[in-house]
Amino acid sequence: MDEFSFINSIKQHTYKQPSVVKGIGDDAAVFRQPYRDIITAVDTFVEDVHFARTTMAPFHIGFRSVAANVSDLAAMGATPAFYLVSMIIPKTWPPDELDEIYKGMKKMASRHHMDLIGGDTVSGPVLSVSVTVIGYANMNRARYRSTSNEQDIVFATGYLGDSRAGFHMLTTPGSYENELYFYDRHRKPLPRVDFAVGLSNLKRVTLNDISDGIANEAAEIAEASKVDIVLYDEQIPISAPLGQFSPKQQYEWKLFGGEDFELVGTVPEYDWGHVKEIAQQTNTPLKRVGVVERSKNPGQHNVFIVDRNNHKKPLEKKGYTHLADKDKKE
Ligand SMILES: Nc1ncnc2c1ncn2[C@@H]1O[C@H](COP(=O)(O)OP(=O)(O)OP(=O)(O)O)[C@@H](O)[C@H]1O
Ligand SMILES: Cc1ncc(C[n+]2csc(CCOP(=O)(O)O)c2C)c(N)n1
Ligand SMILES: [Mg+2]
Ligand SMILES: [Mg+2]
Ligand SMILES: [Mg+2]
Repeated sequence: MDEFSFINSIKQHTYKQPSVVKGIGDDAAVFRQPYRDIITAVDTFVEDVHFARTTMAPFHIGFRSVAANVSDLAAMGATPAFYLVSMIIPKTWPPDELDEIYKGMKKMASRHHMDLIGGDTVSGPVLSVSVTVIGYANMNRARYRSTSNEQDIVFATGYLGDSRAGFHMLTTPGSYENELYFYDRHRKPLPRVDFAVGLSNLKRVTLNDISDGIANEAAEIAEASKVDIVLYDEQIPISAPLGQFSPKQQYEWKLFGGEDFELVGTVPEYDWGHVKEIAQQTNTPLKRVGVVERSKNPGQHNVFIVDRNNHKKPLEKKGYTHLADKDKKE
């Protein structure tokens, strides 16, 4: 299939979002917008970095690449509306597998009534999928990492470490329980859009999505808000079947595993009841996992973990790094 018939094959013939003026078919897309804030983000997925032929089928590559981006919209409290897809495709990729990637993207996108309004297609050495998402929030209701205050409650949605466990099962031969549950958590994450958008009546709530482990995402909040964050080891939510792994694996995966696309956030104590209500209404598992504190050293904003013996220690910033850290010894 040539580039043009490929584009034709992925083009939507109707659009769900009424604001579309021009979708696929010109030099760029156009949508019209009164009185709302527009939120946009892009994340890229590369073969053998974010997925491998052994960990994901083409359908999953599509599903997950859109899901991870929708998760960034959720972390902003935004309602998803559009996506654009830039693909680098090896000449060896069979067309029916490309089709499957788009089916996966469409499956995730249609959960949130999103329209595909553009993209780009080129050939290259490895498969790379770059998705740009666009969403809306009511004016001044986008959620930032920088709005935490001391005494806020720290919370997390869902169960952490499952995606890392799924990756382990897909790449390390062995006998495991609940394999399908963990595969799905790795390959078909479901971002917490309903919960995040449900919080839109709150004046102040801080959100960040967990693409790279709660330790790193909490550190981003601490830094942006100029506060310390204290997490309680025993409160970090894990699923029952994660219990089949060693305590060391559970600890590493729930804190540093990443790719769960859950949310971590903070909210003033007086709004905690409301947050719990929205979690219930949106079927979102929700756990209080810590507290925000004033930074001990001005200029240093850290995350601490309190263990079951009430021992508090700094939590390392450890996750997946794409570029080598020049300051770190190998
Ligand atoms: N190459 C780049 N050029 C311009 N801005 C960038 C680039 N890379 C990241 N950013 C910006 O840096 C900020 C943080 O991006 P980052 O990718 O770390 O967030 P994230 O998407 O939440 O994390 P993850 O990529 O792990 O899901 C965002 O504002 C993003 O737009
Ligand atoms: C084949 C394969 N190898 C390794 C991993 C693990 N992995 C890749 S990127 C990432 C963090 C988030 O990245 P980003 O910052 O780009 O969102 C993690 C934990 C995987 N999923 N598949
Ligand atoms: Mg990113
Ligand atoms: Mg994010
Ligand atoms: Mg992201």
